[in-house]
Amino acid sequence: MDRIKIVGGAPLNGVIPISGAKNAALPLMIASLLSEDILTLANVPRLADVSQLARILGNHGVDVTVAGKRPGEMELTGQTVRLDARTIVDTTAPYEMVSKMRASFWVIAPLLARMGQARVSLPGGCAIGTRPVDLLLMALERLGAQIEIENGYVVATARDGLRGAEIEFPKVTVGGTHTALMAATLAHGTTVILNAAREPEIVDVADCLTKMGAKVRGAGTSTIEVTGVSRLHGTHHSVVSDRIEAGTYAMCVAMAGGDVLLQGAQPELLQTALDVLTEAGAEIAATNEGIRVRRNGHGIGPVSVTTAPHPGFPTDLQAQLMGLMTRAKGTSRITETIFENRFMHVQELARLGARIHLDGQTATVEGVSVLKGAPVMATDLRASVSLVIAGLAAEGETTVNRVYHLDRGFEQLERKLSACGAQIERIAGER
Ligand SMILES: CC(=O)N[C@H]1[C@@H](OP(=O)(O)OP(=O)(O)OC[C@H]2O[C@@H](n3ccc(=O)[nH]c3=O)[C@H](O)[C@@H]2O)O[C@H](CO)[C@@H](O)[C@@H]1O
Ligand SMILES: C=C(OP(=O)(O)O)C(=O)O
Repeated sequence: MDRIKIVGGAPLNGVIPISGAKNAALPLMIASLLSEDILTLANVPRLADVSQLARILGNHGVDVTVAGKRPGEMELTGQTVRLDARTIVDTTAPYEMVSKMRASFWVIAPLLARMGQARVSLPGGCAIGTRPVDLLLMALERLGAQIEIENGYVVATARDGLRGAEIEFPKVTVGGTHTALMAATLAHGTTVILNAAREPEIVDVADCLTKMGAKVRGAGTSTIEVTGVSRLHGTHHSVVSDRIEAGTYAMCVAMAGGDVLLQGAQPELLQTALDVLTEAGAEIAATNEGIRVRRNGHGIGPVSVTTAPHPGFPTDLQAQLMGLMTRAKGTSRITETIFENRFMHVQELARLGARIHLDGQTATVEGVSVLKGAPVMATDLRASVSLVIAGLAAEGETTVNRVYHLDRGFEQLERKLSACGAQIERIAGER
């Protein structure tokens, strides 16, 4: 298995191109199942999750082809993926495939809406929490689907098609909102989704569906209205930029010091996180090209943050913020409200000398003046990158093991950081 080696202490200066968002690319690829035509997606990040989803869609009969390597480019800027879902050969998503990636469960919605049936393995828990799918199933039932659980599979049927309905989520769920939105596009009549997630990736998917002929209003607000149509056509869509990747690199710069342009980042998509970084002492400026992040001279100040659905502080940046706060001049408090077990990074950060006390869902981080490099273990995607952030400021060498977690969600991380002066390299493991 590959490892990432970092020697801390180098400031970051230069340009980091921000990739297309994993959390938009995955549902967009899944949305291809809705159409008997071709969906072409540009700015798709080269990530393990994208490759895995391509295999899952291939199993359903989607012809997935990749183009778009521009000559001379460092391969940092994404790819163009063509998805031809004209023929669906199989409506089952098997355990071996779904268990590797939670978002793949969402195929249930377009398969059911278009084919009237789907058999999808339950995804199971993961390192950050139990992650049930009850609300996704509730949404499909509201649209008239019959749902049975058989041998670990969700068997969903709607022989006469789905019917528009009111779906009110008791808590905000991104996956639930994607599922309801996709399923409703081909339902008879109008669906109203209440307490919908407002994440920018929902908006991106809704924009693409609209280009495919869907009738969607209100995406980005907590009420989304969808009027079903009989079929969707193909389109070309470019994946929105990754606000979590942008926030992560902004925290890398805040940690290491320096001056970096996050090229292509859209500040309006991560305003809360940028405000927190400003409070912590980073200088943030929106430019025509993206977001410029600087920290020179003065230290990092402590902050108190509680994660919340968009537009609140994202849970997907919680671990990274904790990595940054390990070096703050003072005590920070970070409360996680979305996932019950998203603190796996705490014990690994402690190996570098971080002082973090956990009490229920709140971590109290007492900033230290020195971190010291050590071997550490990645436990999940965002936890892994929090270790990279800490490693950028730690004295000596930090080795992050189990890099496959990082490869799920960060395109060319070590190349992007080393191009800005970080001493970071990938050490290839035995295959
Ligand atoms: C691929 C993708 O986009 N993943 C993101 C998505 O995950 P995902 O869509 O899985 O997260 P949700 O927004 O659905 O989860 C929010 C909360 O609702 C709970 N819940 C969810 C569904 C359900 O049926 N029942 C239930 O109780 C979850 O356990 C969690 O506590 O949103 C999360 C919250 O912003 C992000 O951290 C993930 O990066
Ligand atoms: C938790 C994440 O992803 P997923 O929902 O795919 O596990 C994430 O992107 O941080």
